Amino acid sequence: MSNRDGVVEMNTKKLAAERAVEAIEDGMTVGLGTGSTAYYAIEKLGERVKEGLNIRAVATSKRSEEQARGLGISIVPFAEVGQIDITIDGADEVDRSLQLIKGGGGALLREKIVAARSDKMFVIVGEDKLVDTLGAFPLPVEIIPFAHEWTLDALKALQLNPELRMENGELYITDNGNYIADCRSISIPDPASLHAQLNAIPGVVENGLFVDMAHTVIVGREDGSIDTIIRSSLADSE
Ligand SMILES: O=C[C@H](O)[C@H](O)[C@H](O)COP(=O)(O)O
Repeated sequence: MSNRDGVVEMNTKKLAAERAVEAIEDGMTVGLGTGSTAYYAIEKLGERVKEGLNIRAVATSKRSEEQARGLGISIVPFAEVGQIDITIDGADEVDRSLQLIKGGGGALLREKIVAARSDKMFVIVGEDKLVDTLGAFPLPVEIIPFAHEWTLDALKALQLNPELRMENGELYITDNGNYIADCRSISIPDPASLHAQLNAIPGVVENGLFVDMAHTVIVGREDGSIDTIIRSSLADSE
């Protein structure tokens, strides 16, 4: 890919996505993530299916499901899936312990449900997503519309600076019919603690912190290299 000056720019998302798809084997059940990085993974998976790879998949959003169906990837009902072998998904931030912020595209709830049912969650990112401490990216919190003002009050009481997400001048509505409160300008040194505090608030459906869920993070780098990082507690036991 070249920019306006003709300088070649590395597509770090695509690099990471295509490497992750190499791990998918015949007969697997695959979780399909959501977002611009997961898009490349689904495209590559579609190519492999056309070449004869036999898999079935579940999707974390309507967008990803439509893309997958269009490529001939078999999407199966959740009731028919016991366990997912590998879910491949993007992230908005990844810290040094491989804790994540997700949900910039609004799909955090379905993504977390699918990741929780997966033997392995492969996270695919460009190197710009790596941070020392989570929180520069606004943390999405999915809240139900009923009395959402009170839920926002509870988030404000935690000093989280919540703002309801808007899209084209309208309140953003998730695939599940909920709102997103984006919590801006915060620092999250202890993701597990904040995760527990958030999910204890009545009205919060789920939040975008994925704590101890990533099995492997695949990082595409500007120099064209790819790093594969396995969460240390899992690497020790494998
Ligand atoms: O809701 C969206 C998802 O959590 C995405 O995986 C995340 O926002 C990263 O998206 P992208 O790959 O477009 O940067």
